[in-house]
Amino acid sequence: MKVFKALTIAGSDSGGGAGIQADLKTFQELSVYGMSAITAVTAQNTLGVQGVYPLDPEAVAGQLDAIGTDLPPDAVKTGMLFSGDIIRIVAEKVKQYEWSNLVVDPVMVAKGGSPLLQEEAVKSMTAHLLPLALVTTPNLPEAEILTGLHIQSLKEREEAARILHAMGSRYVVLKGGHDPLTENVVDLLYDGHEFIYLESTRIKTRHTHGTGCTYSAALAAELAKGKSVTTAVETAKAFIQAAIEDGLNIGGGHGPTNHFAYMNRLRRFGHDQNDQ
Ligand SMILES: Nc1ncnc2c1ncn2[C@@H]1O[C@H](COP(=O)(O)OP(=O)(O)OP(=O)(O)O)[C@@H](O)[C@H]1O
Ligand SMILES: Cc1ncc(CO)c(N)n1
Repeated sequence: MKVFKALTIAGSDSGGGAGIQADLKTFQELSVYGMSAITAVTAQNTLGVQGVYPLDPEAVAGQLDAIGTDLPPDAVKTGMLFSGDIIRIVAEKVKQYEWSNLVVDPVMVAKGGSPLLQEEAVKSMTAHLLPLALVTTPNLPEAEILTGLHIQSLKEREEAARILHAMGSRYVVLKGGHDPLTENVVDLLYDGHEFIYLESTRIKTRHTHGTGCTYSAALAAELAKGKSVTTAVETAKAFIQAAIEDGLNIGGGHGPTNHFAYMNRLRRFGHDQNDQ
């Protein structure tokens, strides 16, 4: 049996709901062997981020070399990268090892507002990493910072997606979780030719810690299995919808999404997603 491998390059969330921990749980649920390169350690729980401890860029490079020389991943995702220096090292290693199935989740701030990316690193993200991305998955505030646009209408979302595509990302998923105005959550997928809208019911819950990480990890896992971007985006959307619906009421603040929910439902309906 072929073993599909996915790598997450991201920060550690001690509370286990976002970052590396969310990514590895998601890979595992989707039957993909998970590997990690940690960029920063955060002291974090459902109440917020209490500390951020970035790793030396050399430590990030060392982890990527260890993986690149022995365990070539079938897909790679990036999450919290924290600094321009780390972004440059990651971009260099992605090129060196020719990791073409790259999902860039341009993480900037945690839900409570704590910065997870230094302001001056945004330029490195657009200059060095987006041109290497197969897919980038910004939320609305991240898309505004990356493009400089103020995004309100659907037309402006399409314009932002066009700009991100022109920056080099072959596909763009503009996530709509942060849009306070719409009853449904609308994500926009753009491949450089057409716009596909993925709409789902907005779940009213405060247990949304780690939604973005879990979503991009599910996308990377499906790409690792050889799925097309469109199919991988659809599965990732179903995965996150189930994970938010069954969100976990643990801790005193924003609880994490439920990484078991999607596969539990499929098992209940008597088929394994990996048979499809
Ligand atoms: N309340 C909700 N109900 C249904 N789907 C949601 C909800 N909130 C987010 N999503 C979905 O979850 C995915 C992640 O979107 P979101 O905009 O929350 O990402 P994010 O802001 O990057 O997450 P994070 O804050 O964890 O970094 C998207 O597919 C989005 O449509
Ligand atoms: C480590 C980490 N990465 C990403 C996010 C964004 O949800 C977070 N809160 N923590």
